Amino acid sequence: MSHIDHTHDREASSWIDGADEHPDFPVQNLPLGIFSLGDGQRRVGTAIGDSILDLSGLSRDRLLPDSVRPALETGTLNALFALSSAERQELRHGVFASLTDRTSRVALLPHLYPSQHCTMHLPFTVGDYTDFYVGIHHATNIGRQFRPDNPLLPNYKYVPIGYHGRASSIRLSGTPVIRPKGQHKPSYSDLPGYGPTYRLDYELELGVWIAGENALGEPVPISKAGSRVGGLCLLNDWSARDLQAWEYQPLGPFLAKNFLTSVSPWVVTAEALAPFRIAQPARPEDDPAPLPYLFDATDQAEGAFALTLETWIATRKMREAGMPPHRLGTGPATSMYWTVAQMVTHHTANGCNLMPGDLLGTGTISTPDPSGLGSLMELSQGGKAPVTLPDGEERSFLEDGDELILSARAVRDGFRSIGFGLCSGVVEAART
Ligand SMILES: O=C(O)/C=C/C(=O)CC(=O)CC(=O)O
Ligand SMILES: [Ca+2]
Ligand SMILES: [Mg+2]
Repeated sequence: MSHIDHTHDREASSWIDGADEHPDFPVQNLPLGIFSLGDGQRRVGTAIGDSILDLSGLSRDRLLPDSVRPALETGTLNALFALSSAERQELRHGVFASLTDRTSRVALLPHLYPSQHCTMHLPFTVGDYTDFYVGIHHATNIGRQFRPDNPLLPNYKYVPIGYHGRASSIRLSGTPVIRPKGQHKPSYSDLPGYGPTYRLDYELELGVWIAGENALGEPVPISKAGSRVGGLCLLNDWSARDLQAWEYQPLGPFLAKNFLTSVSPWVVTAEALAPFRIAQPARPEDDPAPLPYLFDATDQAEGAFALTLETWIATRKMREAGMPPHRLGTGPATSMYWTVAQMVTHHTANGCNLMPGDLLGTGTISTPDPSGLGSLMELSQGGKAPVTLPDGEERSFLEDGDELILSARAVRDGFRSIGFGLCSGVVEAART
């Protein structure tokens, strides 16, 4: 499944100033995204250091493989991720060659733009979005708050639990988070009311961008599911906990979560992540083995990712006082009870067709201890233990003016680490 090649060589060096030292975007990464300049025309780009290389423009100049040219002309990544992984690998190799070979410099310079002059856009036209629940510590922590006697339901260790989310409200990092209104029923009241949520929360998740297509009626076997993972991003599944607690039974999340889902702009490709595949942590001895359709030895051997995730907050007061964001948590992404391949296979097990540019959320990823909890509801224990910030403010849930930032890095001995960029949003007051 994963192919490590010369594009992952940690000594590889780009002629772009500062790229070799860049924390997120050295030449070993080459994430894909959609950007525009003053003319508004959407182009496929890759981040390299503090610059963006216009792959659509390079392709028009016949400087990239012919096989990807039509896909680079469409203004989204859907067509590129409808191609095979081998074709995207060919594109990666072409871009890597140009950025490491100084003799390409003159030909490339007209297609290179400072990132701060570019506007990023949603990378795909997202047809469908599904949110899973594979972070087992989050599922246990939050389940305990919603169902004290029954935190982890008996299906959890057999079924990668998920629900269909909403594609129309997926937005790029930086989109303001308008405090949603809805129905909530406080514990002191017998009747629900309608108004702005008073328990606005974030959820730290990885987004999985789907590549390729399976025909309706044709499940994706677990041995082939890895090839349907085009790349990863950061995903914040903003959640209104009071709305959620009132509405979620019996059909699961609805308006508590579909008012906005934020994603980071860059798709860190499956090809770039190849060196960072690690074994899926072994299940505790008493847990059931996955049913055979969800089990594949290769997937178990390399189905997890060596990623470090971080969550940061900057309140309006902190920003006004010139204070840097405060880190709420950090931890590895290894608390996922199911692999992304198992998520894909389960999603298609009934013949459901996944399409290029469909988005899967992993579910909130929390560490077993308090160092890397993926939501404020866990950090503040549902409001019982507010978090104290460096300027003395306290938070049980998000307040208007709060900025919440997610970040991720892939780190492994012997390899150049690569980053995901950021996924952020500032909370705005509810609309009157
Ligand atoms: O009812 C519950 O146990 C909780 C469900 C969720 O919060 C759904 C969700 O978004 C799952 C996740 O992000 O892990
Ligand atoms: Ca979620
Ligand atoms: Mg959402």
